Amino acid sequence: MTSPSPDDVPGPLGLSRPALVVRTISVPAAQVDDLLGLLPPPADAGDIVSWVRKGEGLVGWGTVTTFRSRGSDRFARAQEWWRTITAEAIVRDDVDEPGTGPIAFGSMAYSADSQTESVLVVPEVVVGRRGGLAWVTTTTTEAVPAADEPLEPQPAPADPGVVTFADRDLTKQRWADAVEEAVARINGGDLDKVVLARSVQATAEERIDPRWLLTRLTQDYDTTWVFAVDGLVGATPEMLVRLERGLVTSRVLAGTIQRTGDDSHDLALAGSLARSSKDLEEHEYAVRSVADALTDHTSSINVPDSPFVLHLNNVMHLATDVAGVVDDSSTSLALAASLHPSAAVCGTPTTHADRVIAELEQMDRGRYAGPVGWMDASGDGEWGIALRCGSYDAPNSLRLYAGCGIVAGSRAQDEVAESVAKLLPMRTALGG
Ligand SMILES: C=C(O[C@@H]1C=C(C(=O)O)C=C[C@H]1O)C(=O)O
Repeated sequence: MTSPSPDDVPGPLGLSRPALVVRTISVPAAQVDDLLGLLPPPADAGDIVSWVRKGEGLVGWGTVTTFRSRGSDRFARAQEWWRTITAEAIVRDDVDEPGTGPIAFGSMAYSADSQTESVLVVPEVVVGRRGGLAWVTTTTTEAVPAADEPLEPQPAPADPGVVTFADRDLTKQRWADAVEEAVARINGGDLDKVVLARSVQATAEERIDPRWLLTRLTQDYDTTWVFAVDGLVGATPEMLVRLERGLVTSRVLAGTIQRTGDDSHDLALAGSLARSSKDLEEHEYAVRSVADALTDHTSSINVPDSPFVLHLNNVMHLATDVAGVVDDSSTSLALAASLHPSAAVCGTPTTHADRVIAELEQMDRGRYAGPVGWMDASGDGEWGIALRCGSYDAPNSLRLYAGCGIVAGSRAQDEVAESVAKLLPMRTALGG
């Protein structure tokens, strides 16, 4: 006979695993003015979670339980795990808003073939802020709820010292060759669009406190979602899917131009981006892939005719906000699974583009370009695409990623420059 695994040991309520005991209380919004400032210094980068934009969102710390999965059913297994533990949970929720009560943060691997695990984490403490509302959720596996968590500003993160950067899987030149090869295949009629990414290793003198990165990312890129889940940290401008009480929205980005820092010149560049047939084509593939995937789950869907230009500090993107009313019981994670990978990070047609990516990039994307975000017990949640990010592989080192959509009109050197611009948020946050 084998001894029972920790999961089989009966919990205090006689269930096969200890039930989650979850309590959400309302707190004065003034107490959570600075969400990121409440994060305690983590022993490990994976000990904190963040999903913050313009001072609103969610932060959390401590880990009550984690689920990890790999392969083509990674989304379905994560979904099933969450459904089971939330069905068993004992909940007292005084706020009852999206993001209150039981909550999991997640980060899913880009590829079914990835060696990297997808993960859902349930933190011990989550602090949320939205509009005038603020709340604290504590989760335990004890039969009694945790004591109220005092919310106090925490010591500031330390500087990681000098950071060095080095091309990782492919050198810039080899990556430029891969872009040229992709353009040749597109011109040969093999496929319409493919997104190719490259990676850079960042190594610091001292350990890199993820709060150091989050604080700086939020200052410089306040229109992005600044995230941290299980050691994946970044600032994404792209919302793959938000589900709130039956309304689904998605912000699709594709088509990029670098900013110069000169406002009037940048305005002229924004105009040329909005008229660029190469960028409009690249954008249209991405919007189509999202709209097609959402159509299967919605009774009505609104897709604007033309994109707007989203201004970030480093780049400008063509952007389209798609919205719809969900007419099935899909959770936000299930919707993310059906939208992933969109043509913003993969290409058109999807299966062919995925094969070209595996062949030409010569790296495992890990959780880069996969869905990252959170979900509550009702299935409402927000899942961005993990872009402008890095993944810890040691306390003082991260692997950074950036990718570019390649279409018939793409030029390798322009794409290299675009990837450099997309690496800038993480490089600057690191202090490079
Ligand atoms: C792939 C990335 O970004 C994606 C690709 C874009 C493009 O090619 O224009 C724009 C936004 C994102 O959808 C990245 O930042 O790594």
